[in-house]
Amino acid sequence: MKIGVIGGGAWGTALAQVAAAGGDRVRLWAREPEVVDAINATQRNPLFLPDVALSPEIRATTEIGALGECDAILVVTPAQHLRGICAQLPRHDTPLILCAKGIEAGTRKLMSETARDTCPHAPIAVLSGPTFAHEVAAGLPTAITLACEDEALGQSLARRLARPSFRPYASTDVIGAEIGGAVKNVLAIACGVVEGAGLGQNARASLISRGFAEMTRFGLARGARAETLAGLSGLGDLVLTCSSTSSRNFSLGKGLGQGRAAADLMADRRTVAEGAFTAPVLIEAAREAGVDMPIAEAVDALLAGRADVRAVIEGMLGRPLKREH
Ligand SMILES: NC(=O)C1=CN([C@@H]2O[C@H](COP(=O)(O)OP(=O)(O)OC[C@H]3O[C@@H](n4cnc5c(N)ncnc54)[C@H](O)[C@@H]3O)[C@@H](O)[C@H]2O)C=CC1
Ligand SMILES: O=C(CO)COP(=O)(O)O
Repeated sequence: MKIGVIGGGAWGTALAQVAAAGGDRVRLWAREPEVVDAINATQRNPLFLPDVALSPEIRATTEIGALGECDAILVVTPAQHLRGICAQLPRHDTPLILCAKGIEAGTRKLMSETARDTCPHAPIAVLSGPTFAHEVAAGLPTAITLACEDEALGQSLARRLARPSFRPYASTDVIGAEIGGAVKNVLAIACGVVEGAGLGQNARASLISRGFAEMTRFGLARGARAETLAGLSGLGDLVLTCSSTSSRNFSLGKGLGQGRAAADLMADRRTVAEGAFTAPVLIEAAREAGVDMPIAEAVDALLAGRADVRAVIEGMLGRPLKREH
């Protein structure tokens, strides 16, 4: 049994480690030759996950064709690169487990919709939940949603990836799992702003709650199930990333809240803060669906430099009073 992983960032590397811990031989495609060389020579990924000793069962490659012999592939490149990567896959019928959290700019498509465009014959699953890569790679416990419309395949993939400290819960709600992961990144930026601007713990909890209301409205409009949004891939991941500077999105927001410009914070960063790319396309998609998402709108305005922190906070607090539900 050989499992493929596409993407040698922190999360792809951590998932390769999970797969290898279950006895799978793992073929990891990474874009950076220095990552491939380091993993093969030293069992380390110094660029994206430096503190973890990796399994020797993980063999890295820059040749995507080398994943042709894998019987399932975890696709872990950032959301905006998914289409390009899927187009290069050596086979178009291998089950794909999509792990990026985002919405494609331009098309407004979820990851499963983008993958189906390029690989219409590949069975698709989505893996998403509260999973900081460094904790998973260190073997600390967590639970995660594995969503697949084909219930039998989903359960078999969940069993294949399950480890004593890594518990996939099967679901058939692919759209719900994707929307939770994509929207929480934008909301994590907002919570970072709250932290950076020193607005306090009450404000953060209020924002998580009202953000979850936005996620739910948008998700239901796009066909997600409410219980998925309230589960690991929605509320679970939202609480995680809205509470810690281990989140790249939260950290980006914290910088914005301290008054730094988005362009400066984004310049030269090697790691990805997906919420920055999702925010503009999310608000386009929300407007298209007739869904009100004021927090996501505020994050987008801050990122685009259309408003400063003070104006955004005043705007949020000055909104007309309304019913909670
Ligand atoms: N790091 C984490 O804790 C978690 C990350 N994720 C998601 O996994 C996805 C990947 O994130 P990470 O592994 O954290 O990335 P990372 O921030 O550690 O590394 C950046 C990744 O982007 C890749 N990349 C940059 N430019 C590219 C291009 N032009 N084409 C293809 N790939 C390119 C790099 O090769 C590298 O793999 C994101 O959607 C993220 O939201 C999901 C769960 C946990
Ligand atoms: O998605 C994540 C944890 O579940 C990682 O969050 P960040 O991308 O904000 O670091």
